[in-house]
Amino acid sequence: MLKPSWRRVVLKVGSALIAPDQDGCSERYLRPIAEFIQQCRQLNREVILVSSGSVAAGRHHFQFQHQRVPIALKRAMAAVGQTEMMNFWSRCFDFPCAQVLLTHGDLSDRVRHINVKNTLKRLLDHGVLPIVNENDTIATDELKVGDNDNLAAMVASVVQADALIICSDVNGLYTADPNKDPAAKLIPEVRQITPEIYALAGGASSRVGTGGMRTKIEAAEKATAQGVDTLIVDGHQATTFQCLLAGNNPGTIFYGQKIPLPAKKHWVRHTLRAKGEIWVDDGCVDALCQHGASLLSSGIVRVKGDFAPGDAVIVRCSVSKRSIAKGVSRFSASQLFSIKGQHSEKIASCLGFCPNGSNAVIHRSEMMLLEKL
Ligand SMILES: Nc1ncnc2c1ncn2[C@@H]1O[C@H](COP(=O)(O)OP(=O)(O)O)[C@@H](O)[C@H]1O
Ligand SMILES: N[C@@H](CCC(=O)OP(=O)(O)O)C(=O)O
Repeated sequence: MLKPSWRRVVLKVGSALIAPDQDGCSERYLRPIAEFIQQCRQLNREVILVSSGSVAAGRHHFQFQHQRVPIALKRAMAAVGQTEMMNFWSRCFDFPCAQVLLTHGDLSDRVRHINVKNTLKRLLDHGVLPIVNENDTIATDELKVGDNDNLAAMVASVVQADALIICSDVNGLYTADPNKDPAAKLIPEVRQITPEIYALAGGASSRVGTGGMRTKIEAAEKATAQGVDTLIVDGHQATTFQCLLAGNNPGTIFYGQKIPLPAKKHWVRHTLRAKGEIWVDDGCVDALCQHGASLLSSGIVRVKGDFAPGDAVIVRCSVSKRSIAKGVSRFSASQLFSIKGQHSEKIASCLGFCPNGSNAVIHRSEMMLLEKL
Protein backbone atom coordinates (compact mmCIF):
# COMPACT_ATOMS: atom_id res chain seq x y z
CA MET A 1 0.00 0.00 0.00
CA LEU A 2 2.39 2.65 -1.22
CA LYS A 3 0.23 5.74 -0.77
CA PRO A 4 1.19 8.69 -2.97
CA SER A 5 1.53 10.74 0.22
CA TRP A 6 4.25 8.46 1.62
CA ARG A 7 7.56 10.06 0.72
CA ARG A 8 9.67 8.46 3.46
CA VAL A 9 9.25 4.86 4.56
CA VAL A 10 10.96 2.87 7.34
CA LEU A 11 11.12 -0.81 6.37
CA LYS A 12 11.79 -3.30 9.19
CA VAL A 13 12.97 -6.82 8.32
CA GLY A 14 12.89 -9.55 10.99
CA SER A 15 15.56 -12.18 11.73
CA ALA A 16 13.49 -15.04 10.34
CA LEU A 17 13.76 -13.43 6.90
CA ILE A 18 17.49 -12.68 7.09
CA ALA A 19 18.73 -16.03 8.39
CA PRO A 20 15.80 -18.45 8.28
CA ASP A 21 18.00 -21.50 8.81
CA GLN A 22 20.42 -19.86 11.28
CA ASP A 23 23.14 -20.79 8.85
CA GLY A 24 24.26 -17.34 7.77
CA CYS A 25 22.29 -14.87 5.64
CA SER A 26 20.03 -16.38 3.06
CA GLU A 27 19.02 -14.83 -0.27
CA ARG A 28 15.71 -16.63 -0.16
CA TYR A 29 13.62 -13.75 1.16
CA LEU A 30 16.02 -10.85 0.88
CA ARG A 31 16.08 -10.53 -2.94
CA PRO A 32 12.39 -9.52 -3.28
CA ILE A 33 12.82 -7.12 -0.34
CA ALA A 34 15.90 -5.58 -1.98
CA GLU A 35 13.97 -5.21 -5.25
CA PHE A 36 11.16 -3.50 -3.38
CA ILE A 37 13.63 -1.03 -1.86
CA GLN A 38 15.03 -0.32 -5.33
CA GLN A 39 11.56 0.24 -6.78
CA CYS A 40 10.59 2.56 -3.94
CA ARG A 41 13.68 4.65 -4.62
CA GLN A 42 12.89 4.75 -8.33
CA LEU A 43 9.50 6.16 -7.34
CA ASN A 44 11.34 8.86 -5.37
CA ARG A 45 10.41 7.38 -2.00
CA GLU A 46 13.13 7.53 0.63
CA VAL A 47 13.73 4.25 2.44
CA ILE A 48 15.39 3.61 5.79
CA LEU A 49 15.98 -0.09 6.39
CA VAL A 50 15.90 -1.47 9.94
CA SER A 51 17.44 -4.91 9.65
CA SER A 52 17.40 -7.52 12.42
CA GLY A 53 19.37 -10.72 12.10
CA SER A 54 22.90 -10.07 13.33
CA VAL A 55 22.62 -12.76 16.03
CA ALA A 56 20.83 -15.25 13.76
CA ALA A 57 23.30 -14.59 10.91
CA GLY A 58 26.36 -14.99 13.15
CA ARG A 59 25.21 -18.03 15.07
CA HIS A 60 26.61 -20.65 12.68
CA HIS A 61 30.19 -19.60 13.51
CA PHE A 62 29.83 -20.82 17.09
CA GLN A 63 29.55 -24.35 18.41
CA PHE A 64 26.54 -23.95 20.65
CA GLN A 65 23.52 -26.22 20.49
CA HIS A 66 21.27 -24.94 23.28
CA GLN A 67 18.33 -22.70 22.47
CA ARG A 68 19.10 -20.14 25.22
CA VAL A 69 22.31 -18.38 24.24
CA PRO A 70 24.29 -16.67 27.05
CA ILE A 71 24.45 -12.90 26.57
CA ALA A 72 28.25 -12.72 26.06
CA LEU A 73 27.99 -15.27 23.26
CA LYS A 74 25.03 -13.42 21.73
CA ARG A 75 27.13 -10.26 21.61
CA ALA A 76 29.89 -12.17 19.83
CA MET A 77 27.38 -13.68 17.38
CA ALA A 78 26.01 -10.18 16.71
CA ALA A 79 29.51 -8.83 16.04
CA VAL A 80 30.24 -11.38 13.32
CA GLY A 81 26.68 -11.59 11.98
CA GLN A 82 26.32 -7.83 11.60
CA THR A 83 29.20 -7.63 9.08
CA GLU A 84 27.81 -10.59 7.15
CA MET A 85 24.40 -9.00 7.04
CA MET A 86 25.77 -5.62 5.92
CA ASN A 87 27.87 -7.31 3.22
CA PHE A 88 24.83 -9.13 2.05
CA TRP A 89 22.64 -6.03 1.77
CA SER A 90 25.47 -4.04 0.12
CA ARG A 91 25.80 -6.69 -2.59
CA CYS A 92 22.08 -6.34 -3.39
CA PHE A 93 22.36 -2.68 -4.41
CA ASP A 94 24.28 -0.49 -6.83
CA PHE A 95 24.07 2.46 -4.44
CA PRO A 96 25.94 2.82 -1.13
CA CYS A 97 24.62 1.47 2.16
CA ALA A 98 25.45 2.90 5.60
CA GLN A 99 25.55 0.92 8.83
CA VAL A 100 23.85 2.78 11.70
CA LEU A 101 24.08 0.95 15.03
CA LEU A 102 22.05 2.46 17.86
CA THR A 103 21.25 1.84 21.49
CA HIS A 104 18.38 3.26 23.50
CA GLY A 105 20.77 5.83 24.99
CA ASP A 106 21.40 7.28 21.51
CA LEU A 107 17.70 8.03 21.17
CA SER A 108 16.89 9.12 24.73
CA ASP A 109 19.78 11.58 25.04
CA ARG A 110 18.61 14.80 23.37
CA VAL A 111 22.01 15.70 21.84
CA ARG A 112 22.72 12.20 20.51
CA HIS A 113 19.14 12.01 19.27
CA ILE A 114 19.71 15.14 17.18
CA ASN A 115 23.02 13.73 15.90
CA VAL A 116 21.24 10.54 14.78
CA LYS A 117 18.56 12.64 13.08
CA ASN A 118 21.09 14.82 11.25
CA THR A 119 23.17 11.85 10.14
CA LEU A 120 20.16 9.95 8.78
CA LYS A 121 19.01 13.08 6.96
CA ARG A 122 22.46 13.58 5.36
CA LEU A 123 22.56 9.94 4.26
CA LEU A 124 19.12 10.23 2.63
CA ASP A 125 20.02 13.56 1.00
CA HIS A 126 23.03 11.86 -0.62
CA GLY A 127 21.15 8.80 -1.84
CA VAL A 128 22.71 6.41 0.67
CA LEU A 129 20.53 3.64 2.14
CA PRO A 130 20.73 3.75 5.97
CA ILE A 131 20.63 0.25 7.46
CA VAL A 132 19.85 0.46 11.17
CA ASN A 133 20.18 -2.20 13.85
CA GLU A 134 20.57 -2.22 17.60
CA ASN A 135 24.23 -2.16 18.65
CA ASP A 136 23.89 -5.64 20.16
CA THR A 137 27.62 -6.11 20.74
CA ILE A 138 27.73 -3.43 23.43
CA ALA A 139 24.08 -3.08 24.49
CA THR A 140 23.28 -3.90 28.10
CA ASP A 141 19.78 -4.44 29.44
CA GLU A 142 19.73 -0.86 30.65
CA LEU A 143 20.99 0.59 27.38
CA LYS A 144 19.13 -1.41 24.81
CA VAL A 145 15.77 -0.97 23.14
CA GLY A 146 15.55 -4.77 23.14
CA ASP A 147 13.64 -5.39 19.92
CA ASN A 148 13.78 -3.95 16.44
CA ASP A 149 10.04 -3.36 16.10
CA ASN A 150 10.22 -0.64 18.76
CA LEU A 151 13.59 0.53 17.42
CA ALA A 152 12.07 0.91 13.94
CA ALA A 153 9.18 2.95 15.38
CA MET A 154 11.65 5.22 17.19
CA VAL A 155 13.63 5.62 13.97
CA ALA A 156 10.39 6.43 12.10
CA SER A 157 9.79 9.17 14.63
CA VAL A 158 13.38 10.49 14.40
CA VAL A 159 13.26 10.74 10.58
CA GLN A 160 9.61 11.88 10.52
CA ALA A 161 8.63 9.03 8.22
CA ASP A 162 5.17 8.76 6.68
CA ALA A 163 5.01 4.99 6.94
CA LEU A 164 6.51 2.09 8.85
CA ILE A 165 6.37 -1.32 7.16
CA ILE A 166 7.20 -4.28 9.42
CA CYS A 167 8.10 -7.37 7.36
CA SER A 168 7.55 -10.46 9.45
CA ASP A 169 6.92 -14.18 9.06
CA VAL A 170 3.18 -13.63 9.43
CA ASN A 171 0.96 -11.53 7.18
CA GLY A 172 -0.49 -9.27 9.86
CA LEU A 173 -2.30 -9.15 13.18
CA TYR A 174 -4.71 -12.01 13.75
CA THR A 175 -7.41 -12.49 16.35
CA ALA A 176 -4.99 -15.00 17.97
CA ASP A 177 -1.54 -16.41 17.16
CA PRO A 178 -2.24 -18.20 13.83
CA ASN A 179 0.58 -20.64 14.55
CA LYS A 180 -1.36 -21.87 17.56
CA ASP A 181 -4.98 -21.26 16.63
CA PRO A 182 -6.04 -22.38 13.14
CA ALA A 183 -9.34 -20.50 13.52
CA ALA A 184 -7.55 -17.14 13.97
CA LYS A 185 -8.64 -14.43 11.51
CA LEU A 186 -6.59 -11.64 9.91
CA ILE A 187 -7.50 -8.09 11.01
CA PRO A 188 -6.83 -5.90 7.94
CA GLU A 189 -7.28 -2.47 9.57
CA VAL A 190 -6.78 -1.02 13.05
CA ARG A 191 -7.83 2.58 13.73
CA GLN A 192 -7.28 2.69 17.49
CA ILE A 193 -4.79 0.65 19.53
CA THR A 194 -6.72 -0.36 22.63
CA PRO A 195 -5.97 -2.86 25.45
CA GLU A 196 -8.20 -5.30 23.49
CA ILE A 197 -5.79 -5.10 20.54
CA TYR A 198 -2.85 -5.80 22.87
CA ALA A 199 -4.73 -8.78 24.30
CA LEU A 200 -4.63 -10.48 20.87
CA ALA A 201 -0.84 -10.56 20.82
CA GLY A 202 1.22 -13.61 21.66
CA GLY A 203 5.01 -14.06 21.68
CA ALA A 204 7.39 -15.06 18.90
CA SER A 205 6.97 -18.57 17.55
CA SER A 206 10.09 -18.78 15.35
CA ARG A 207 13.41 -19.75 16.95
CA VAL A 208 14.99 -16.45 15.96
CA GLY A 209 12.21 -13.85 16.45
CA THR A 210 12.43 -11.59 19.50
CA GLY A 211 9.19 -9.88 20.43
CA GLY A 212 6.33 -11.65 18.67
CA MET A 213 3.20 -9.61 17.96
CA ARG A 214 3.28 -7.56 21.17
CA THR A 215 6.36 -5.54 20.18
CA LYS A 216 4.82 -4.94 16.73
CA ILE A 217 1.71 -3.45 18.35
CA GLU A 218 3.91 -1.36 20.66
CA ALA A 219 5.77 -0.15 17.57
CA ALA A 220 2.48 0.65 15.83
CA GLU A 221 1.32 2.58 18.90
CA LYS A 222 4.52 4.64 18.97
CA ALA A 223 4.50 5.31 15.24
CA THR A 224 0.79 6.02 14.76
CA ALA A 225 0.90 8.50 17.69
CA GLN A 226 3.13 10.60 15.47
CA GLY A 227 0.89 10.19 12.44
CA VAL A 228 2.92 7.35 10.86
CA ASP A 229 0.81 4.69 9.13
CA THR A 230 2.13 1.27 10.19
CA LEU A 231 1.79 -2.03 8.32
CA ILE A 232 2.59 -5.59 9.33
CA VAL A 233 3.19 -7.70 6.22
CA ASP A 234 4.55 -11.12 5.33
CA GLY A 235 8.13 -10.72 4.13
CA HIS A 236 8.26 -14.33 2.91
CA GLN A 237 6.08 -13.63 -0.10
CA ALA A 238 7.30 -11.68 -3.11
CA THR A 239 3.61 -10.97 -3.81
CA THR A 240 3.51 -8.85 -0.63
CA PHE A 241 5.80 -6.31 -2.26
CA GLN A 242 3.95 -6.35 -5.59
CA CYS A 243 0.77 -5.72 -3.63
CA LEU A 244 2.37 -2.80 -1.74
CA LEU A 245 3.67 -1.29 -4.99
CA ALA A 246 0.20 -1.62 -6.53
CA GLY A 247 -1.19 0.47 -3.65
CA ASN A 248 -2.93 -2.41 -1.86
CA ASN A 249 -2.73 -3.57 1.73
CA PRO A 250 -1.35 -7.12 1.93
CA GLY A 251 -1.56 -7.39 5.73
CA THR A 252 -2.67 -5.22 8.64
CA ILE A 253 -2.56 -1.44 8.53
CA PHE A 254 -2.65 0.67 11.70
CA TYR A 255 -3.66 4.17 10.67
CA GLY A 256 -1.55 7.13 11.82
CA GLN A 257 -3.36 9.51 14.18
CA LYS A 258 -4.83 12.51 12.36
CA ILE A 259 -3.52 14.88 15.05
CA PRO A 260 0.05 13.74 15.74
CA LEU A 261 1.70 14.36 19.10
CA PRO A 262 4.23 17.20 19.06
CA ALA A 263 7.77 15.78 18.66
CA LYS A 264 8.94 16.67 22.18
CA LYS A 265 5.89 15.12 23.85
CA HIS A 266 6.21 12.04 21.64
CA TRP A 267 9.83 11.65 22.71
CA VAL A 268 8.89 11.95 26.41
CA ARG A 269 6.03 9.47 26.06
CA HIS A 270 7.50 6.92 23.68
CA THR A 271 11.31 7.10 23.88
CA LEU A 272 12.35 8.18 27.37
CA ARG A 273 12.31 5.55 30.11
CA ALA A 274 10.98 6.50 33.52
CA LYS A 275 13.68 6.47 36.19
CA GLY A 276 11.36 6.99 39.15
CA GLU A 277 7.93 8.01 40.39
CA ILE A 278 6.40 11.14 41.87
CA TRP A 279 3.24 10.48 43.89
CA VAL A 280 0.80 13.36 44.08
CA ASP A 281 -2.40 14.24 45.94
CA ASP A 282 -5.92 14.43 44.49
CA GLY A 283 -5.83 18.20 44.06
CA CYS A 284 -2.69 17.90 41.98
CA VAL A 285 -4.23 15.13 39.83
CA ASP A 286 -7.14 17.44 39.17
CA ALA A 287 -4.85 20.33 38.21
CA LEU A 288 -2.86 18.15 35.79
CA CYS A 289 -5.77 16.26 34.25
CA GLN A 290 -8.54 18.88 34.19
CA HIS A 291 -6.59 22.10 33.81
CA GLY A 292 -3.43 21.08 31.94
CA ALA A 293 -1.28 22.58 34.71
CA SER A 294 2.44 22.01 35.31
CA LEU A 295 3.36 19.85 38.31
CA LEU A 296 4.28 21.94 41.36
CA SER A 297 6.07 20.80 44.51
CA SER A 298 3.06 21.52 46.76
CA GLY A 299 1.10 18.54 45.34
CA ILE A 300 3.89 15.98 45.87
CA VAL A 301 3.45 13.48 48.69
CA ARG A 302 6.08 10.87 47.88
CA VAL A 303 9.16 10.37 45.68
CA LYS A 304 10.42 6.96 44.56
CA GLY A 305 13.61 6.00 42.73
CA ASP A 306 16.88 7.81 42.15
CA PHE A 307 16.67 10.23 39.28
CA ALA A 308 18.54 13.32 38.14
CA PRO A 309 17.20 16.58 36.72
CA GLY A 310 16.19 15.89 33.10
CA ASP A 311 15.17 12.27 33.75
CA ALA A 312 11.68 11.04 32.95
CA VAL A 313 9.39 9.99 35.79
CA ILE A 314 5.88 8.63 36.18
CA VAL A 315 3.38 10.77 38.08
CA ARG A 316 1.05 8.66 40.21
CA CYS A 317 -2.06 9.45 42.19
CA SER A 318 -1.28 8.60 45.83
CA VAL A 319 -4.96 7.76 46.47
CA SER A 320 -5.91 5.59 43.48
CA LYS A 321 -2.27 4.51 42.81
CA ARG A 322 -2.96 5.02 39.11
CA SER A 323 -0.31 6.33 36.72
CA ILE A 324 -1.48 9.77 35.66
CA ALA A 325 1.30 11.19 33.53
CA LYS A 326 4.87 10.84 32.36
CA GLY A 327 7.18 13.82 32.23
CA VAL A 328 10.67 15.22 32.58
CA SER A 329 11.52 16.23 36.15
CA ARG A 330 13.47 19.46 36.48
CA PHE A 331 14.64 18.41 39.95
CA SER A 332 16.52 15.35 41.20
CA ALA A 333 14.86 12.82 43.50
CA SER A 334 16.90 14.04 46.49
CA GLN A 335 15.94 17.68 45.81
CA LEU A 336 12.28 16.63 45.63
CA PHE A 337 12.57 14.89 49.02
CA SER A 338 13.39 18.31 50.46
CA ILE A 339 10.69 20.30 48.69
CA LYS A 340 7.74 17.87 48.47
CA GLY A 341 4.57 19.38 49.90
CA GLN A 342 6.14 22.86 49.99
CA HIS A 343 4.84 25.88 48.15
CA SER A 344 6.93 26.98 45.21
CA GLU A 345 8.15 30.13 46.96
CA LYS A 346 9.84 27.93 49.58
CA ILE A 347 11.97 26.03 47.03
CA ALA A 348 14.88 28.45 47.12
CA SER A 349 15.03 28.49 50.94
CA CYS A 350 14.64 24.66 51.22
CA LEU A 351 17.37 23.92 48.71
CA GLY A 352 19.51 26.97 49.29
CA PHE A 353 19.10 27.77 45.60
CA CYS A 354 16.53 27.43 42.82
CA PRO A 355 18.21 24.95 40.47
CA ASN A 356 16.85 26.12 37.14
CA GLY A 357 15.13 29.42 37.68
CA SER A 358 11.74 27.76 37.37
CA ASN A 359 9.28 26.60 39.98
CA ALA A 360 7.61 23.84 37.95
CA VAL A 361 8.80 20.36 38.91
CA ILE A 362 7.50 19.08 35.56
CA HIS A 363 6.57 21.74 33.02
CA ARG A 364 3.37 20.95 31.11
CA SER A 365 5.25 21.16 27.78
CA GLU A 366 7.32 18.17 28.93
CA MET A 367 4.48 16.10 30.37
CA MET A 368 2.12 13.62 28.74
CA LEU A 369 -1.08 12.52 30.37
CA LEU A 370 -1.35 8.74 30.08
CA GLU A 371 -4.51 7.73 28.29
CA LYS A 372 -4.79 4.29 29.85
CA LEU A 373 -5.65 5.27 33.42
N1 LIG B 1 -2.29 -12.20 17.27
C1 LIG B 1 -1.25 -12.59 16.51
N2 LIG B 1 -1.28 -12.41 15.16
C2 LIG B 1 -0.25 -12.78 14.37
N3 LIG B 1 0.90 -13.33 14.85
C3 LIG B 1 1.02 -13.54 16.17
C4 LIG B 1 -0.04 -13.18 17.07
N4 LIG B 1 0.36 -13.48 18.32
C5 LIG B 1 1.59 -13.99 18.24
N5 LIG B 1 2.02 -14.05 16.95
C6 LIG B 1 3.32 -14.57 16.55
O1 LIG B 1 4.22 -13.51 16.23
C7 LIG B 1 5.17 -14.02 15.29
C8 LIG B 1 5.93 -12.87 14.65
O2 LIG B 1 6.81 -12.30 15.58
P1 LIG B 1 8.41 -12.60 15.58
O3 LIG B 1 8.61 -14.08 15.56
O4 LIG B 1 9.02 -11.82 16.67
O5 LIG B 1 8.78 -12.06 14.14
P2 LIG B 1 9.93 -11.12 13.57
O6 LIG B 1 11.20 -11.90 13.60
O7 LIG B 1 9.43 -10.83 12.20
O8 LIG B 1 10.00 -9.88 14.44
C9 LIG B 1 4.30 -14.82 14.36
O9 LIG B 1 5.02 -15.81 13.67
C10 LIG B 1 3.24 -15.43 15.29
O10 LIG B 1 3.54 -16.76 15.68
N1 LIG C 1 19.08 -6.74 17.04
C1 LIG C 1 18.80 -8.17 16.95
C2 LIG C 1 17.38 -8.45 16.53
C3 LIG C 1 16.33 -8.09 17.55
C4 LIG C 1 14.93 -8.33 17.02
O1 LIG C 1 14.01 -7.58 17.33
O2 LIG C 1 14.74 -9.40 16.18
P1 LIG C 1 13.38 -9.67 15.35
O3 LIG C 1 12.26 -10.00 16.30
O4 LIG C 1 13.72 -10.81 14.47
O5 LIG C 1 13.10 -8.43 14.55
C5 LIG C 1 19.72 -8.82 15.90
O6 LIG C 1 20.15 -8.14 14.96
O7 LIG C 1 19.95 -10.02 16.02
